[in-house]
Amino acid sequence: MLLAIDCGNTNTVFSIWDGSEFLCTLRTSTHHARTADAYFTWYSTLVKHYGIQADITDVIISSTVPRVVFNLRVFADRFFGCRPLVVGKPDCLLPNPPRVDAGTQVGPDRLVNAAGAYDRHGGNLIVIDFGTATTFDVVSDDGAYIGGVIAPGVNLSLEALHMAAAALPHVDISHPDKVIGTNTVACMQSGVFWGYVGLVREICHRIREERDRGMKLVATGGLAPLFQQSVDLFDEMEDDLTMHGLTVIHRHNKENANI
Ligand SMILES: Nc1ncnc2c1ncn2[C@@H]1O[C@H](COP(=O)(O)OP(=O)(O)O)[C@@H](O)[C@H]1O
Ligand SMILES: CC(C)(COP(=O)(O)O)[C@@H](O)C(=O)NCCC(=O)O
Ligand SMILES: [K+]
Repeated sequence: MLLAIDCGNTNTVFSIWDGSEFLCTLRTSTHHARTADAYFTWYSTLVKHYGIQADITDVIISSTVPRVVFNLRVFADRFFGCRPLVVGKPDCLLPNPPRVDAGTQVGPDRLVNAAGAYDRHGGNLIVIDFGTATTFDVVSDDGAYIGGVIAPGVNLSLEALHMAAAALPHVDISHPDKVIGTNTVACMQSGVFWGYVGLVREICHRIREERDRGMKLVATGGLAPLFQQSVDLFDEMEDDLTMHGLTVIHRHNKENANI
């Protein structure tokens, strides 16, 4: 069985893949100082709680936080006796290598999203991931990541207002019914929510114009459901897209590399 690990800047997600379905998905905060033993204590407690017979033979990791990879490597080695595949490292093959400026270190999560989305939908896609940052990944006809857009994340934008302005409170994002807020919290939620709707529409419009073609829009990430519930923005929304991409890349390496 495969243990797929996706470390974002906010959350770290573990999913167990038995070859045909995900048996469980476990989430913790991303913390670079968490040790291999601490990962295992957390992991084994939850796996037992859910009554899952997990026989892990392989581990694949995507991490936007380079510092957490060391302890995850130790975790894979110590508890499953395996050397993990780490997306972005030279020995991890990609089904379609990215076409970007020389020397660019594309976020591994974006490469994984591109691989997962291409496997499910074919080429010509825009993938939006509403994580700590909001990323737009452009996937070409042949499935390669060919660039995109990085915008401040939804929660990051709200947090920035709170941090920079003495009179603005900490606010959670929600879908405001109206644009005109009649109190401070409603004004902030409106600015970020409707500002984001505009940001998504404008950026996708410009990407399609620049590529001179129609493109399917696939959304994922912690905050995608907030938008999907209330506005017609995406063609598809898939909360397991990054995990699916990890299984695709793992399978590709099994078939094409010596692992
Ligand atoms: N169900 C949810 N409701 C509200 N906020 C959420 C939810 N899930 C995730 N978030 C928030 O969305 C942001 C992005 O989360 P996530 O997609 O896990 O980010 P990353 O992949 O960058 O770690 C974070 O600020 C997180 O706290
Ligand atoms: C843009 C990101 C910070 C998004 O990370 P996330 O929101 O998933 O934590 C990450 O993909 C990253 O660090 N990228 C490196 C630069 C690039 O992709 O071009
Ligand atoms: K992400």
